[in-house]
Amino acid sequence: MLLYISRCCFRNVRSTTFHLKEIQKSVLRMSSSLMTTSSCNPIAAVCQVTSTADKNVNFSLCQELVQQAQKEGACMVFLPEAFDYIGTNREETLQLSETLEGDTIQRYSQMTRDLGIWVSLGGFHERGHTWETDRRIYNSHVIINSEGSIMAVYRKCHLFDVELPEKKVSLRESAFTIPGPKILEPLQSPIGKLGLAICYDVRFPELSLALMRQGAEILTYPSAFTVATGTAHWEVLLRARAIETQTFVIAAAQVGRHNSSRTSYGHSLIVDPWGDIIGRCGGDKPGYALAEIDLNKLRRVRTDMPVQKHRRENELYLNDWKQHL
Ligand SMILES: O=C(O)CNC(=O)[C@H](CS)NC(=O)CCC(=O)C(=O)O
Repeated sequence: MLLYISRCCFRNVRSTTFHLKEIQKSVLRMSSSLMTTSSCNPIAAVCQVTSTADKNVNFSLCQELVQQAQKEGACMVFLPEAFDYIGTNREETLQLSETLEGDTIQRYSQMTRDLGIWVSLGGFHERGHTWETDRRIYNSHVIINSEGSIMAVYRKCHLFDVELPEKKVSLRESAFTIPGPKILEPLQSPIGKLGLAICYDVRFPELSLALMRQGAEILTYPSAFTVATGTAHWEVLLRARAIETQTFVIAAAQVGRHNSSRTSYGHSLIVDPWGDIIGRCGGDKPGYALAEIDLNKLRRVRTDMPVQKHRRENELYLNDWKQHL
């Protein structure tokens, strides 16, 4: 398989010396179970891939990227929504789905154990408990730690049912997906406290605010944005979520042509709490970008401009806005 690995942008990566990297690698070799939050430089890798309906090919591409990123010092790697596959039609999408106990998650579990890193699997087509009766799936963001254990499963709450005739966009996610019932409390990872969301969720700032209030230091939006909506909104939405919540934002994206009727925008991003882009991929091919998640930066931004303390929503408008709709 022809692999294009582009190490897109490389700004703000901590300048780890060769010596430090070697020490880190030998620690990994000794035992992945020794990996603790403190033994790992907080380097995140945001990936982008072009999933098709071939699950094995998709897995190989993701594996290649994760391995490369880990070699370059990443301790957590982020894969996009539909990292497992993108079906050509509804029936195929449903047919290819698996449970969390299936082959796909098993293979990723093994991978994280072998490499001693954490992964974010941005959108797994998950057969729910009611599959036998309703043949519906969840769009699930699964976090696996360096010991191969599932640490969290967030099921996408906002489904993308959108018709934009002028832009030739027509997708009805609810035709095969059950909306998730709840948001998850942010979880500790080697790079900071992660708030989990998926793709279209980025358009709902109340979700990002809720996650930030529960302690999120990093918001994650693994995505498969359409080219039309991505061109218009992608970067603006992600930077706005980072700026208003003063958190890091990591958004792994699908990129390029998946099949004759579907193409994705790409441009995977890592944004810091000031809104600066510190890691970026292009819009044409698979690859990854690395960035340091420096939580001191987050503290500085929040101290210097205490936006969260300045909120007056209870007093001004919280119980009032619906009557104006
Ligand atoms: O279909 C699958 O297999 C995986 N799921 C997706 O790709 C989802 C639902 S169709 N895509 C989006 O939410 C795009 C959102 C978007 O483009 C926007 O908000 O502008």
